[in-house]
Amino acid sequence: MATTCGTSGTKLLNHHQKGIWLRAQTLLRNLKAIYRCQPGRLWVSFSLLILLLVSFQVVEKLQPTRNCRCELERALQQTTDHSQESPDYVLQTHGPPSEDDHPYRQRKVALEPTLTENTQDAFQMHVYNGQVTAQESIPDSQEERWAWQPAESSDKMKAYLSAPQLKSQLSSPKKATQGDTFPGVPSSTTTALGDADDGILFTNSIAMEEHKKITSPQMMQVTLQSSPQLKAMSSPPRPRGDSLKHTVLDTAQLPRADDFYKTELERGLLPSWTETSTDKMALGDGQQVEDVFLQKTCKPKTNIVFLKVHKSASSTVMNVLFRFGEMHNLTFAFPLKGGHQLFYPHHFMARFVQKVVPSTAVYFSILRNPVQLMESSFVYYKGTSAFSRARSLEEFLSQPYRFYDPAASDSHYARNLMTFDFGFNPDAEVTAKRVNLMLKAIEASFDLLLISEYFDESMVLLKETLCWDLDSVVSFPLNSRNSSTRSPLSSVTAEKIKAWNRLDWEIYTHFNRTFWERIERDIGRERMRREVRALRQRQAELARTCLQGTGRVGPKDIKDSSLRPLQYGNARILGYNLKQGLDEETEHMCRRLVTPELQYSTALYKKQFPPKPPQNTPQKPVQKPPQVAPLLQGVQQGKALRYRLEGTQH
Ligand SMILES: Nc1ncnc2c1ncn2[C@@H]1O[C@H](COP(=O)(O)OS(=O)(=O)O)[C@@H](OP(=O)(O)O)[C@H]1O
Repeated sequence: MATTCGTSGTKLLNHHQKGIWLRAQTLLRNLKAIYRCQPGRLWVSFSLLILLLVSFQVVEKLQPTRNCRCELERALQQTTDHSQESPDYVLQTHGPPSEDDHPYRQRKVALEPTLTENTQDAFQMHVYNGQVTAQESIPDSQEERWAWQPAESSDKMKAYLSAPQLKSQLSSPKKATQGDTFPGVPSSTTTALGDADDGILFTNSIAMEEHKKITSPQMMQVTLQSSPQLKAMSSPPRPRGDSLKHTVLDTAQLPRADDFYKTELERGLLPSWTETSTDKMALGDGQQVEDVFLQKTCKPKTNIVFLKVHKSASSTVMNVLFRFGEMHNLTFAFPLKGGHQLFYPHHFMARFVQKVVPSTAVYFSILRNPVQLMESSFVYYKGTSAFSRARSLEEFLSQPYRFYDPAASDSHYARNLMTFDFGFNPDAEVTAKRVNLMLKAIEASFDLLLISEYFDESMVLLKETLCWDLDSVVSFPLNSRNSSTRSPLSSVTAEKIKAWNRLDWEIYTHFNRTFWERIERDIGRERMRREVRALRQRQAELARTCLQGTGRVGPKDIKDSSLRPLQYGNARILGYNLKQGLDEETEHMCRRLVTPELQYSTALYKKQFPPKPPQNTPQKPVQKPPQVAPLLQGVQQGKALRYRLEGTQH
């Protein structure tokens, strides 16, 4: 009743309410008087406008933050200097030109498809104020491999960002200029995101590697795999011999594996796997080794998107994916006509991938310490415009802008290569906000970030995430340089590399930390130690079974030319010789393990897309496709992808 409008309502009001009512009427009369004159009307309109704006602000503040993928995607698009085009362009255009001139843009901000209103958690950031630096020694011994420990977090501070905030904070990127200093950037951030779900019908893996004719040997490729059935992978035989040796890098204040494994803190297993027993197994030399038997309670994931980050052991990861896909008869998404790149180094279009990959796909990538990454890329990309005139990495770093032109089309090889591969502007001004948002975006997009320095731990984590078995992630290191093309770096040079690649450094230190946190959380130290040991044993066994001599050999010593890796820049890339006299099945298995990436992807492409028969051959009558069971739907989608790729690119 009290809400009644009009004068009659006043009869029912008490004395206090009457006073208010009278005051309101007076105010209204005054407003009317003001409104009658021109300046008064202007004043009222202006006041109403202000009121409206303030209301919007208040309403926006009261809204729960939402992870709108489109907003985030747009926000991230603005972190590059190449973002003028609408992402839809790629999907809608009918006839994009060739790979070389089409401005495809990379942006994979797929974001978990399952994220809904609750995904404001994705923007909940724990900002660590602790300082993180690295040491640059490169230990080779087995013990030193474990000489890392997870960095201690300190002074956590929570920050919540809404999508519009993300957007505004990522806009207007500035180019770094000579003599730029880097303002205090929090050393890292962490965010908890949900794990990918399973129940995937087919595999998609996306990999990028550029393969530029003169300036760059790299390629970018997208593979989509389709899996009607999953076969158990046979365990390799167990021959004798020394275990494979990997070069593992060390960093003083970065996570140290030995300390990580020291305590018996084991917080639990991944729900997808149950450890049922451990067994002692005698090797021929009497050595007792522990083998871990795991009973699978999950379904292997076969929808996978892998973002290739250059010079980060990505070729080895690709080999793992290729073998798994081939063995399980999955479908790969390749560039049309068997190329190796999808418009790299133009930015990759997230939506392009998302069109052909189920939303349940697991997205993962791999990172490397930027110090070693740059030492590697300086040799490998020596022909690029920034590096070609510098006599040494030290000379380049002493005056980078003498050699480095941010506008050059191949400049990304020389600075923040990881940042670039993730789709961000490598020359952006380094601010705490930008770094945080970049990390958030990567976390929102990727289910898993591996660390190449801890390749074995990474493989264990990968097989856990994908619910694969240990044999599926055994590999030999590919694309390694020989020692004569490696240069030891002084600590001064290492510091310069970190400063020059500050965005990469932030990405690396952050995900290095979350990598170990995840291991501790999902696997536990003891179990990780056992799994890594088992993995190395398998690698050693395979090396003894498959390889001639002690392992890697220089390019000139590779007898089978089809196993010779691409030689590029000043790098001498090592390869392998297979043992003679292997039986057919073993030879096939071993050959796949050491086949370089380019040769392997070409072979898979040919297998997947056999050449069309000559036109005058009578065509078989087209049969109506049978009704497909759910597991076969992936194959159907795989074919759809092929048509789509063809339709999109020509
Ligand atoms: N298993 C494993 N563990 C650790 N490190 C490894 C492994 N496999 C390859 N590598 C090293 O990764 C470097 C090559 O990286 P990519 O394959 O990504 O290079 S490329 O971008 O495809 O050219 C290359 O580094 P450099 O030798 O320093 O150049 C490889 O030695």
